[in-house]
Amino acid sequence: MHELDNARYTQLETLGDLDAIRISHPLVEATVVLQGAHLVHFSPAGQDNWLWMSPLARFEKGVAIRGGIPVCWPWFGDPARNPDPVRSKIDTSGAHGFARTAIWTLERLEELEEAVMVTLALDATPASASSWNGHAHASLTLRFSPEGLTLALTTRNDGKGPLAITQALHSYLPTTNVSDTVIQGLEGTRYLDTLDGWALRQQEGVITFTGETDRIYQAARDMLIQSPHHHTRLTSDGSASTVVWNPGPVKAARLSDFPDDAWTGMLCVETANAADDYRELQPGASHTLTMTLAGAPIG
Ligand SMILES: O=P(O)(O)OC[C@H]1O[C@H](O)[C@H](O)[C@@H](O)[C@@H]1O
Repeated sequence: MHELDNARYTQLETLGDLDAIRISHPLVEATVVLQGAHLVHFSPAGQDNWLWMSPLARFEKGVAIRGGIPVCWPWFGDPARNPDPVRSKIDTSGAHGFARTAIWTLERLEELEEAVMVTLALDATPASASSWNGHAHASLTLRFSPEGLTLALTTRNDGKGPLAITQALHSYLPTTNVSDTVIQGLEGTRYLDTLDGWALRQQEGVITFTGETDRIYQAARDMLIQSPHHHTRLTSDGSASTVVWNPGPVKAARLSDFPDDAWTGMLCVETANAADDYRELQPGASHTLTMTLAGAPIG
């Protein structure tokens, strides 16, 4: 852990059974768990966590953490629902890839006066990931500043043939009431409604939540997520798909590590390369998926 030797604001800590990097900078607080490169806390000094964390989240080896920002990689969602070039490399029925339960290594730490940057990396080979027949290097750079946070996930194809992936930066956001929460920005775009046989639909007006919602929008635009007491601006790069999810009461009751009534207090807006927006990389080529969350004034 030599990257932490000269660190002023950053230290290693343990959350349950897992190692985490904790940043306590005068301007920002953040906690990243090495398992999954999973951000579980971000806040500008004096503010509450910008991310929703389940009160039942477990910090155990091999268990995906419920809340924060899971990194879904090198596939998103149900393998059976992935495009052929992605699915052909997967040898499991498990959703969202193995990166979220793999141990990432700290590659770089930069502490500036106005921001902190952390890079975590994961090497995936058929030998290290038994459920996947690919060879790739993933690195996630997280940048924390008082204005917000940016996550940039770069995939490099280290294999000898083309590599197709799907992925998502699966942000869980808190709200005081999901029924009073609105997402602006995807008006007029098309989405796959996974709850209605993956039917292709058109978004009329802003997005609101009236029950279980699980959609893959075929667009990635600047969005304003308006919850009653907090507005967040989400911008992205390297993406042409956005997942919007709320489990609603029925799915919440069977979801792991999730209180039955917690669906009213959270939503997920996921910057993705999902469904037809899969990315194919030639040997040696890279692709970066970037998401920025920034505070926005209410009014
Ligand atoms: O329970 P998980 O594997 O963490 O998945 C949680 C959710 O992730 C995404 O948002 C999917 O679109 C949902 O269908 C899924 O329920």
